[in-house]
Amino acid sequence: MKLFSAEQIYAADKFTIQKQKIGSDELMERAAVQIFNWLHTRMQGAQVKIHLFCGIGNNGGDGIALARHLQEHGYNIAVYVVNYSKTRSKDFLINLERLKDRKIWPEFLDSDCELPEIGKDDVIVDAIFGIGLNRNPEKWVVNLMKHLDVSQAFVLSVDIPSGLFMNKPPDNEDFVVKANHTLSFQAPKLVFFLPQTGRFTDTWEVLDIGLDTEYLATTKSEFELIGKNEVLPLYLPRKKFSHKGTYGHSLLIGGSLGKMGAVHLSAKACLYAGSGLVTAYVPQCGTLPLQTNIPEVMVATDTNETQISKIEHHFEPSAIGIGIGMGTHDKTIKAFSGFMENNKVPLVIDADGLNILSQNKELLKKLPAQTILTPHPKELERLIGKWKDDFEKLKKVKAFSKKWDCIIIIKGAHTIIVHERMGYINTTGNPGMATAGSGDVLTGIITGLIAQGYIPLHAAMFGVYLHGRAGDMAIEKTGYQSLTATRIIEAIGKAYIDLFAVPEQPQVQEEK
Ligand SMILES: NC(=O)C1=CN([C@@H]2O[C@H](COP(=O)(O)OP(=O)(O)OC[C@H]3O[C@@H](n4cnc5c(N)ncnc54)[C@H](OP(=O)(O)O)[C@@H]3O)[C@@H](O)[C@H]2O)[C@@H](O)CC1
Ligand SMILES: Nc1ncnc2c1ncn2[C@@H]1O[C@H](COP(=O)(O)OP(=O)(O)O)[C@@H](O)[C@H]1O
Ligand SMILES: [K+]
Repeated sequence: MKLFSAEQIYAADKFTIQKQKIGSDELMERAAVQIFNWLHTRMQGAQVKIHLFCGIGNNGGDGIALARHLQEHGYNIAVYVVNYSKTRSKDFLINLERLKDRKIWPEFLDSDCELPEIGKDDVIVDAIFGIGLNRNPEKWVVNLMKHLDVSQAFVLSVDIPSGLFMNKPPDNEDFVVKANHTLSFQAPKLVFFLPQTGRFTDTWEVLDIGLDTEYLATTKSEFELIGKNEVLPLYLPRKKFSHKGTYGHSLLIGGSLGKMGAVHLSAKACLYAGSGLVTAYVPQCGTLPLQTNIPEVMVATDTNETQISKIEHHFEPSAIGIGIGMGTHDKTIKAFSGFMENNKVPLVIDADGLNILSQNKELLKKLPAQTILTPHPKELERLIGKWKDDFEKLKKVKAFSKKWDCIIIIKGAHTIIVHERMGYINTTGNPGMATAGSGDVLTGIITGLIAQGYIPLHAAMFGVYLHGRAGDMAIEKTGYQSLTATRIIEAIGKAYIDLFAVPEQPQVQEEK
């Protein structure tokens, strides 16, 4: 699913209005009816007080139109116009007239008004600002936002929590309404997925307001969401007359005394993701535990007892994952540099591999084309330097990806896979995965996918989705707190099966 910029959404509006030969107020009406249906399905006429706070632009117009539908269905409403400007949008005014025709007179709020009383069991509809916000809200509007927050009432935001810009973080978190839920038109907004801005709405949903499908399909966006629909076409099926050689030989290089578990987890995840053969290359102290714990994995050893000191392998791997638990000992840095000089095999670099790369930037020139880097935020900072905010971070990562012809997986609550000008945002995973070793599992999965023949970008997208989905399936048994990296690995199989699960159909009662 594509994520559009504000400009693209305005253009889609314009295009739709022309093509469908409708007025812009018709689009606003569709938006309002959709929100009304959403609320009506849940509230079923309940006489809970609904406070609608409406700005004077089109977001406010949506709120005013919604108020009319709620009133027509007998809901208990109070309508306020947040009068932050004298320039009101045309469709706001049309809907204000329609409301007045029904004898509903909103209360106008401005800088010296008294703020309305709101009960904690009431509902707030936040239609103050939409995607047209272009400067910080004034102080009295910020006070109103605070007032909404302290009321503890349920806040439903229209399109986007008011006060959120589409392309930068707010200057102050008080400048944004804190939404419990957001109903966003046609497509989710990028800001829902970034750490700095995503926390302003607990949950979100998209409402289809019938913008032109051709326009949406042909317009290129810079970000896309990755869900089941996006990864299913990437899936490579297992063939009947195949053998383990068909599915590649993965090599995982890493480990050091005290951090052998990382390789263990990666190698196991790599097998569970479907790699035909897996070899782990570790210092000598890793041999016994690895051989004992995962008999399916072959082990090749360094000459050094506790650290990797020279990387040598005597077979042609299909894919290599390097860096997990490897440490940054001088000998290891030397071994890593030597390896990078000669390696041509598709590569996934994680953890200490990234740290060494950050300290030895000349090695970036040696990256095989389309190498996958999997940094968590700290590792990313070491690699690309500090950033001012999440938006600048994305810009810098895109430039880095283009410059070094690599794919960067920015790990987090919504992991983002960056490939040149595109960012693919993952929708699976949960906070239970903030646990030791879960990144090592991801490295193993992606290496195993490349070994099986997935091109690196597809391996990154499919792997990140599968990893998160496995985490989601595992917590059904473990809960968030008890989820461990091992349990994520054990759920990889279920996550594969789930790709093909048919959604449950609602039961229809047959007539007798
Ligand atoms: N296809 C869709 O998705 C559809 C979307 N629709 C809805 O339209 C919404 C976008 O509406 P919008 O363009 O009128 O902008 P909105 O956010 O209401 O702001 C209003 C105006 O306020 C101003 N302003 C800005 N910042 C300010 C500030 N800090 N303090 C004071 N004033 C400030 C600024 O005007 P300015 O003063 O700069 O001239 C701005 O234009 C969208 O979110 C959705 O709800 C549907 O109706 C139909 C289909
Ligand atoms: N709150 C969260 N929601 C979803 N996924 C998360 C969350 N926190 C962490 N993860 C995922 O868990 C993994 C953690 O990786 P990393 O920090 O490298 O762990 P480690 O170094 O212990 O292996 C990443 O894939 C990340 O996307
Ligand atoms: K809003």
